[in-house]
Amino acid sequence: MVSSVAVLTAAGSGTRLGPAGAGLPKGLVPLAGEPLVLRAARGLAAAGCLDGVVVTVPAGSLAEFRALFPGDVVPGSALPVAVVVGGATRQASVAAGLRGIRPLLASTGSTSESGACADVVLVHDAARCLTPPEVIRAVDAAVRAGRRAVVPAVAVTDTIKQTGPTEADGAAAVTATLHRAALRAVQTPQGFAGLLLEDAHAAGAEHGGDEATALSDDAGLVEAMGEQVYVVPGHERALKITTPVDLALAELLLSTEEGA
Ligand SMILES: Nc1ccn([C@@H]2O[C@H](COP(=O)(O)OP(=O)(O)OP(=O)(O)O)[C@@H](O)[C@H]2O)c(=O)n1
Ligand SMILES: C[C@](O)(CO)[C@H](O)COP(=O)(O)O
Repeated sequence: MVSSVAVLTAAGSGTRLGPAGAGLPKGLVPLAGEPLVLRAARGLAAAGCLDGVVVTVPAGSLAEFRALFPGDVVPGSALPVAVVVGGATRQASVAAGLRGIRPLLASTGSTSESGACADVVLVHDAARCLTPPEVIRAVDAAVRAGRRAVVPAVAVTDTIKQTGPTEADGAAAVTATLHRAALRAVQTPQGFAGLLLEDAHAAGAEHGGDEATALSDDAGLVEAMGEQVYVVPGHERALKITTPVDLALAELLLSTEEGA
């Protein structure tokens, strides 16, 4: 049987949350009382298409993150979880998560038909903890159906301009206005054939994978190999909680829904 495993990235520090992050690693920051990483893991479990989740966390907070997953499952489900230490960049954290998949599947008796760590790997941000389960299922299904690299995305509503360097007075020259109809804002989970993602990360590591060279998403690594990436519809609820405004918006979304 085809196996699907998620790498849930939660090893970031949440610098851009500032004081709203209460000095916690972002994955542990509560949203309506529940840490972002736990909310994101519950969303993955609710999708019902996964065989396991590998969560990447900061080295200094391993015990706090592990305590959120008693019995090594997503609470309220039987979905197996492994918590591993991530890296200095998101790319390095995903690579660490990939290394955690084989031991997790071995411990549950699941296998991969393709010889990869898992046949399908979904890479998901804990920071996108409100992603609807149907988006997760749609990405997984598209990879199972034969698209080897699939990202959810939404149309952009701002006009996007390319600029040159910021000058001494704080202004930057516009160098181009991009054609908006063709632009998409990319979300997670991003889904891949496991063999392809393992190859893409191996190639990415050869180019450094450090602060200077790491790419901000996994599809970028796959594109760099010349592979075609496909887009499926994302969702506005899959917003990335990055700044205090994002956190406030997510709180508002949840309280509005609870009141409805
Ligand atoms: N070294 C890193 C950096 C980021 N991430 C994860 O990648 C996702 C997207 O990153 P981002 O939203 O930028 O989170 P942070 O790095 O925590 O944010 P900041 O840049 O504000 O510190 C998050 O779920 C984050 O935990 C990770 O696993 N390892
Ligand atoms: C993967 C991602 O969420 C897709 O939009 C995004 O690239 C992460 O970027 P960040 O700078 O690490 O938050």
